[in-house]
Amino acid sequence: MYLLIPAAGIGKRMGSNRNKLLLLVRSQPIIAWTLLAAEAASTISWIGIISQSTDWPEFNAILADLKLTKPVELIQGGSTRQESVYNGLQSLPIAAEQVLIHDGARCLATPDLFNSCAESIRHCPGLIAGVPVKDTIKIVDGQGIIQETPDRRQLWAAQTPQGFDVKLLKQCHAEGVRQGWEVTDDAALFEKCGIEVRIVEGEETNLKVTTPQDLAIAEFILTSRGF
Ligand SMILES: Nc1ccn([C@@H]2O[C@H](COP(=O)(O)OP(=O)(O)OP(=O)(O)O)[C@@H](O)[C@H]2O)c(=O)n1
Ligand SMILES: C[C@](O)(CO)[C@H](O)COP(=O)(O)O
Repeated sequence: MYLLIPAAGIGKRMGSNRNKLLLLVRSQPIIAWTLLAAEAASTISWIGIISQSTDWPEFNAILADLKLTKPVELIQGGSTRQESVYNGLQSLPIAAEQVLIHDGARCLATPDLFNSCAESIRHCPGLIAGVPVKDTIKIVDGQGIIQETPDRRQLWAAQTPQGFDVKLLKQCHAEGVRQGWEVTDDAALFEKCGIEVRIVEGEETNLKVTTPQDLAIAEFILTSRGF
């Protein structure tokens, strides 16, 4: 299975002065933990890291240190996650029929989760990992007034990996460019194009390292796993 890792963000919400994926958790850069999980997932055979070329010296140093057994390519990132994935899709080897996309910032996803997504994408056009929300969610207007309380039984928090048929995902991204759609994940493009996307049970610990608090939580989870 081909794996694209969007890793070209700047980490505004982290408040750091560099790509947050280069920050250390348990003495390893965040991106290194993501790569180690992909390396340990038996179904993953090729990895594309979508990143800003200014970060390539540091990414190359991390790769040299990790000595992964799988082929890894660095691909130029874009100015949004959507643009980065678009670039990644253009750089996939021609043989790629399905692809998993996994945020570099979700460094706690387990090899088992990669494997279950890789297995499931063989039987449907699109899927995402997700977990049922635990909170009561409110829809609030611009004045801070609650408009609605949606039925929690229908609400899932989206995660990655997200898996797709490559041909369909390329078509959905191209349609997104034509229509000017701005989305935060690839499943949203499938949804807008009316193509079914399945939910695969994700992992509660598969958080996206977004804020400084998430760094502390990631540190705690990795420690509890014995790292
Ligand atoms: N232009 C971009 C923006 C984001 N990403 C990647 O998409 C993933 C999810 O994005 P997010 O957590 O929002 O990362 P940042 O964009 O770096 O953070 P922020 O929104 O706080 O600036 C991350 O692995 C990030 O590196 C990307 O590849 N290209
Ligand atoms: C794809 C994603 O990780 C799903 O949770 C997420 O949507 C990407 O980043 P953002 O923080 O929502 O912008």
